Amino acid sequence: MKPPGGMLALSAIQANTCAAASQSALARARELAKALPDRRNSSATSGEVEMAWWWVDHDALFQEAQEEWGRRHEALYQLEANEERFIRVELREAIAAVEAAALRDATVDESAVRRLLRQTEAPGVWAVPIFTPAFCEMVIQEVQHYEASGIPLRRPNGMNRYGAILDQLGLEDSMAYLSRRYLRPLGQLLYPYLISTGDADEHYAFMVRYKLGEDTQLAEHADASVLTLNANLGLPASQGGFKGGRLAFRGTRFIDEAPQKMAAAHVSFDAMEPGEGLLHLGGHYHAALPIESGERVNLIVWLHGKYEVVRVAPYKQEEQLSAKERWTAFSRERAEERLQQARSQLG
Ligand SMILES: O=C(O)CCC(=O)C(=O)O
Ligand SMILES: [Fe+2]
Repeated sequence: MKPPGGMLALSAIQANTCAAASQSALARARELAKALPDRRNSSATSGEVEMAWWWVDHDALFQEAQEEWGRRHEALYQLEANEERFIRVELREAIAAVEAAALRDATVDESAVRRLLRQTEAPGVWAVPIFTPAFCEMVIQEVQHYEASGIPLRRPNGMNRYGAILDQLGLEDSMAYLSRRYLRPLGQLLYPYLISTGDADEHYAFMVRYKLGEDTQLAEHADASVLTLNANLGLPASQGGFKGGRLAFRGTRFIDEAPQKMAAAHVSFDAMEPGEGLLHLGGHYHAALPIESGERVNLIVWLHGKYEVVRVAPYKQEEQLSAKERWTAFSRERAEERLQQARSQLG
């Protein structure tokens, strides 16, 4: 931020302001970090409103500070250009093939994609191999690198206190690509009665961390999303990683009659590979049970419509998307964006 106006008629107060402004953005961000309350004292519910304006007011400064500090893994910020390193080959190939078929053929066979989706112990919750081990490791390191800068890091959501909002780190474009090319059509395939055109176009991506002495569990809730990806980034117990931290799923809001009274079905994260993720409806009630040892780190993406609208009314059969529609949407949007870019370059 630069002081407005010329430098000729500086009053003493302006001179002080100038001295503060001449400090580097990183130094100013670190100074501001002192105003933050201790995370251990912050609330485990409704935390999204904590100092909300403070974060908005200083957003530009924190970005400038991050530019000074630098990134650790530049490739993470360009997921599209690096997806061979980051997205599991089986998923990439299956999706590229179904997209090509959808552009070419009248009817589309989705069975190769369906074969990658594993029904879990919880009805309606599916496991999918999504990220490579390198991606998992690099995301964890990237957040650690940001934390080491001393730049204030906003809590990931209203309930989790430890972790990071990935957009704050600058991963917005990467997460948008992941969401639009992969997660949105997968959600439309699994839950066509709730996810159609426009219902899952935007994302909110964050990382959560559990360990003894920090957050160890998460109370039951439904997400502010129509579709949620919850991917395991940590090593499973069999490889010396964390133990515990199962997810307990019950019913789904507005779909089941008494969703929170339904019996819980458990999904064990500590048996999942790093990079394997769960897909579930945002309205599916879930809780994270206590971690027993180690550190559990998850990457979570919430998808919703424009203005954060979350679809809750089921679509009738005849309103639901066809396979051809869901697998061509991304390339149609791409073509449209390119056209607009070309037009704006022409003036
Ligand atoms: O810890 C988990 O795996 C679940 C986290 C979660 O449900 C959330 O952040 O919304
Ligand atoms: Fe959640």
